[in-house]
Formats: sequence, structure tokens, C-alpha cells
Amino acid sequence: NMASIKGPAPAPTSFPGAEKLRIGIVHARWNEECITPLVNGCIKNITAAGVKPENIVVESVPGSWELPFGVSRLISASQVQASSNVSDLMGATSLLDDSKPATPTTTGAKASKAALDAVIGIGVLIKGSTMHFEYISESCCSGLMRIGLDTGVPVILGVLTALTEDQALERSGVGRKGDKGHNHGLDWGSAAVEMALKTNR
Ligand SMILES: O=c1[nH]c(NC[C@H](O)[C@H](O)[C@H](O)CO)c([N+](=O)[O-])c(=O)[nH]1
Repeated sequence: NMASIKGPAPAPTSFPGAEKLRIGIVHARWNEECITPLVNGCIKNITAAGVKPENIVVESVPGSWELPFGVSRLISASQVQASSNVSDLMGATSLLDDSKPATPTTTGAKASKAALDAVIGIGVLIKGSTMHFEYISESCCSGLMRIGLDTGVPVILGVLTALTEDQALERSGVGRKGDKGHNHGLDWGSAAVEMALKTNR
């Protein structure tokens, strides 16, 4: 059979200036078996690009429906933080929930006070027996698109809209079959850094 032509072109491999960036991740808590590897893959490529762990802010919301609201609030909280003299960024971002740095900083380095340069919304929607999936997927994706356009802060779409559990598992790199699939979180992390640098000229 013909090899598929689908898939992204190779992403940039160097991200000069990434050490100054601050990246946010807001993830839903549905379908955790996929969410966890997706978030970890995202963080892996963000740090591989040169972003400091203490400058990655991770927040969670109940489900994908809440992603646009969560991303919007995190962006505005970080902008308030950057323009005020509030010392603790985490305090500002705990508007969503008990925020925690992506990885506890060994250096004890303080998170920077700058506003977030890009945010990824991560969710996993799996088709059930009703139309619920269609309505959440459409609202979540168009909501995330709107926030990026309205705020000028790049919002990366990290939402899997899977028709079966296997589709979701394969795209999280934890496919049940022999083929482990590909963890799309990796691509979302690279996309976030690339877009942040393009926006931060
Ligand atoms: O993130 C998801 N949320 C889901 N529902 C919860 C929804 O996102 C909201 O959290 C809930 O409706 C409360 O607003 C899902 N399903 O219903 O299947 C799903 O598959 N994935």
C-alpha cells in the first residue's frame, strides 16, 4: 500500500532565545491514561528546546470543555502578574487550581515574572454513544483558536478527538497494539516554543 503522505514537516531543531520563554500548559483530567503521557511529552520537547523547567506552568481543569476558560484565565493571570509587583507567579496562576511547577526546581530558581509566551491546551475526547463528543470538540477547538487570536498569545491545540480508545492511545504514544504509535504531545511542545519565538520578535 502507498506510504501515507500525512504528518508535519520536520520541526525546527534549534530555538535560539528559548531560555527566556515562559510556557503554560492547561490540561483536562479526563482519560488520564492518555493525558499523562501527552503532558509529559509536551514538557519533554519544551525543555529540550531550551525552556527552563521553572518557566513551565502546568494547570489542570475538569475536562476539555473547560480548556478555553482555563487557558484564557491563565493568560490573563500571567499578564496581571507581569504588570504588577506581585512576587509569586504561582500565587497568581492558582486562580485555576493548586498550580505546581512542571518539575520541582532543583536550583530553587524563581519562576520569571514575564507573561506567558505561549500556552498549550491538552485534552482527550473519545466518542461515546451520544453527540456530546461533537459538541465539546467543536466548542473546545474554536474556543482555543479564538483565545490565541484575541490575546495575541499563541495557543497550541493539544486536543485529541478520537473515535475509539485505540486512536487516543496511539496518538499518546501508548498504543495497546504492538505499535506504540506517536506521542503528539512532543509535537505540541515544539510548536509552542516555535510560535512563542515567532511572536516574541
Ligand atoms: O475531556 C473530556 N471531557 C469530557 N466530558 C467532560 C466535559 O469536558 C466537561 O468537563 C463537563 O461537561 C463539565 O463541564 C469527555 N466526555 O464527556 O466524553 C471526554 O471524552 N473528554
